[in-house]
Amino acid sequence: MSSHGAPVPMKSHAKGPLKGEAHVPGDKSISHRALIFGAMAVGETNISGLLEGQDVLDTAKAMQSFGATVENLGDGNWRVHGVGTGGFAEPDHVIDCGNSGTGVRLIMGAVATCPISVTFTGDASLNSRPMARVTDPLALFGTRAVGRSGGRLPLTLVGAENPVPVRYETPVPSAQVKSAVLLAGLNTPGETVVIEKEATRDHTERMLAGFGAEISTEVTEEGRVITLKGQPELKPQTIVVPRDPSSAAFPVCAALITPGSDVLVPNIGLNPTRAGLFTTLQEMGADLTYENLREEGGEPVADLRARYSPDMKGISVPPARAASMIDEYPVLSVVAANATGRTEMTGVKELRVKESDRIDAMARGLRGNGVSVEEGEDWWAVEGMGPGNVPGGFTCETFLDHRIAMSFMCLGLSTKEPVGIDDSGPISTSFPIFVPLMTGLGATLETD
Ligand SMILES: O=C(O)C1=C[C@@H](OP(=O)(O)O)[C@@H](O)[C@H](O)C1
Ligand SMILES: C=C(OP(=O)(O)O)C(=O)O
Repeated sequence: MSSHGAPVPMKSHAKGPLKGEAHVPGDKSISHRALIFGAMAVGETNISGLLEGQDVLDTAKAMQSFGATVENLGDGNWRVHGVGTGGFAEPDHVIDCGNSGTGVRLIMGAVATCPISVTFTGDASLNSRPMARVTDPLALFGTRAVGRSGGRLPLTLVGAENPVPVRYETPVPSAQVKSAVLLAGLNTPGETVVIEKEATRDHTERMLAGFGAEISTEVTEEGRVITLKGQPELKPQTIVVPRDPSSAAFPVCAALITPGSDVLVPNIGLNPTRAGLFTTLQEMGADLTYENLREEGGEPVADLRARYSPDMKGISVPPARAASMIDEYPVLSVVAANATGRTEMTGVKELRVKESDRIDAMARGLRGNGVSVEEGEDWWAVEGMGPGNVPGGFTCETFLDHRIAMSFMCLGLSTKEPVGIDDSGPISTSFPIFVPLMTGLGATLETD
């Protein structure tokens, strides 16, 4: 079932090459944070290039429920009038975060140290994802969580009245957990410290510094030690959201496996905590180049050019790179199926707790389309069949997962027979213009 209506099956076919420019939407991680931090600042934050995907729209609605004013000015421009850290009012209704792990986990952090009670829910996918990874550290501040067994949504958070600062080492590599703890630390006196062994995306640290918080990161033997001074007055900002490298991954990978393709994907943020897929593709021998490499807002940005690459080889992706490409393994496995030799992906058990169990979802669909996949709890491996040799002809289950849906639509551009998906609805959570963008490049994507 689609999260927002009846399922919409879709098929993709190999046709001509993909050609042209792909202007992908704004970064999802940064869009959520722009709205939440804007709502916690005092005054008016202006955002341009906001991703208007369903996940982010659900976060915008939540911010309004807590008393912030959120205005859509059109063309990706939004204005948020914030209420200050600790200024959130108790909503009189349940907060529905839809399909979004980032939305619900960051918002739980933001309300955890406000003296209010809030009940959270989501769609069937979100309600099956683990939340104890956030409610456990929030309990250290004095926040109570009352919910279903196994730490699942729906759950109610009872905010700490007199929060105490915490020092917390994240047990899993997760920017959402790190961010939830830091957000709770904002409305807490004293210093909150988060330690992460493996670097995860650092948008919260960078953006909170931009909003005027005192936050520092020290790289030690323990890992990255992030220290936040509580109770700052966050200053409103003007935020230009960069384009999303996780969305860029789809036209890039589609071009690499579709004969004759040459696609330019302009203005993509290459923050090292996000760019692991592109390094991996280059190691496989992809014809993927960075043009016009520059710095914008303190971050590396480039135009990505991807051309058809029939000579790609399977590789072992180092586990240390996993966090920097965690959302990109599904589409990498599609490229791997078109490469020569085996691609091994290890240190990836977090893939099992995303919108779906992404190893299982991709393995089922790839196998159905004629590709051999092996898997264990923390790893999987795809036997490449060489360019254009995947048979196809199978309809894949997408399990309410946008990245699974888009990955299989890319696969179908390279297979002998069309590839189907049971539901394209979830694509709108992160990439609402995926279908027109891909068809504009020359792809054939058809609903029944
Ligand atoms: O903080 C974020 O914006 C995100 C963190 C990652 O999740 P985890 O923190 O669960 O790894 C990622 O998968 C998600 O798409 C966005
Ligand atoms: C895992 C993802 O998102 P979230 O955790 O926010 O649902 C994703 O976008 O791939």
